Amino acid sequence: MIIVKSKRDLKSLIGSWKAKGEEHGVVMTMGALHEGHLALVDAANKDNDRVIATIFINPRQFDNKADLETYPIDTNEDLRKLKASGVDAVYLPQVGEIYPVGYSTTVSVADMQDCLCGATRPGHMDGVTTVVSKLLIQTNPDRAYYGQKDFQQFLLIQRVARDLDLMVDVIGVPTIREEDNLALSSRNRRLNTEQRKIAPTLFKVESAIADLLIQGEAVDHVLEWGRNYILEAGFEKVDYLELRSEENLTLITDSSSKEERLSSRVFVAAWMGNIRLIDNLPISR
Ligand SMILES: Nc1ncnc2c1ncn2[C@@H]1O[C@H](COP(=O)(O)OP(=O)(O)OP(=O)(O)O)[C@@H](O)[C@H]1O
Ligand SMILES: CC(C)(CO)[C@@H](O)C(=O)[O-]
Ligand code: BAL
Repeated sequence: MIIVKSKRDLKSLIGSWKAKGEEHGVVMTMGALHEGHLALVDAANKDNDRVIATIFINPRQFDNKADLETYPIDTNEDLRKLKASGVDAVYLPQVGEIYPVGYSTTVSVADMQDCLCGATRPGHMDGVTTVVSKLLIQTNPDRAYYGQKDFQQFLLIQRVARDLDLMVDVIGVPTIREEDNLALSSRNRRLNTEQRKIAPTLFKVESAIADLLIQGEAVDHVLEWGRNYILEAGFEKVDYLELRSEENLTLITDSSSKEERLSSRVFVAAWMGNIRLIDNLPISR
């Protein structure tokens, strides 16, 4: 496995793959890798001749200084896992490689931003679409893989690739979960024993909401029940618990058609202490 730290070395590595007619996929991460990331690598391994992973904690997407400062870092272990998963190369840029002095361009999608994490984490989505655009240009892949756990992020990246003609297939990989259905996340490492027990409540509520909607219960009613259940279980704050379309994140309400309700997703973000967890689930599974 080749480790690349500069965009110059990256360009010559990618050039050598292209010269041989080899297709490559990219898996972008912020490190502290778990089985969710490795599912993206597995998907990329299946579709491509070569796979490159990136590890870069992007300061521009953190709307909260403490969150950035406490973001888990475990690079040696990450490299071991990537090698064992059959990744060909890892790009490990320093901040200056991505944002040189004087850097002043933001990539911002005008649609699908004013809701969910776009609304509750000011600047976050622009930080993501900017860094992802840079990493897509630098790694120049045939395919790029993102987790559906971060569903709004996935839709925004698809839109960037389409709007900017980046000529890359943006592929969404289903969420990998623990045995108790907690969605894997690097931030789970920060949960204490008590918080870890409470965390699967998010999935429990999402799947109950899906069942209730399928049985014909009203949207407003089940969302209110779900919000109260999450707070009573021990979460301190719910940023959102909403039903939205999978295509464009349109809000689904009691006035939406039955078909719209059943083809939507339930999205949740909630806090325990200073840890914010997110999840989402399709209503018809
Ligand atoms: N449980 C999961 N299943 C599938 N993909 C995942 C999962 N968790 C993260 N990913 C995907 O891995 C990629 C890198 O994510 P990232 O490095 O931010 O990890 P993370 O676990 O989402 O961390 P965070 O704590 O920041 O949410 C993203 O495309 C993300 O959607
Ligand atoms: C896509 C990403 C690597 C961009 O920093 C990040 O938002 C993430 O890990 O989901
Ligand atoms: N996985 C999304 C990255 C973030 O929360 O900043």
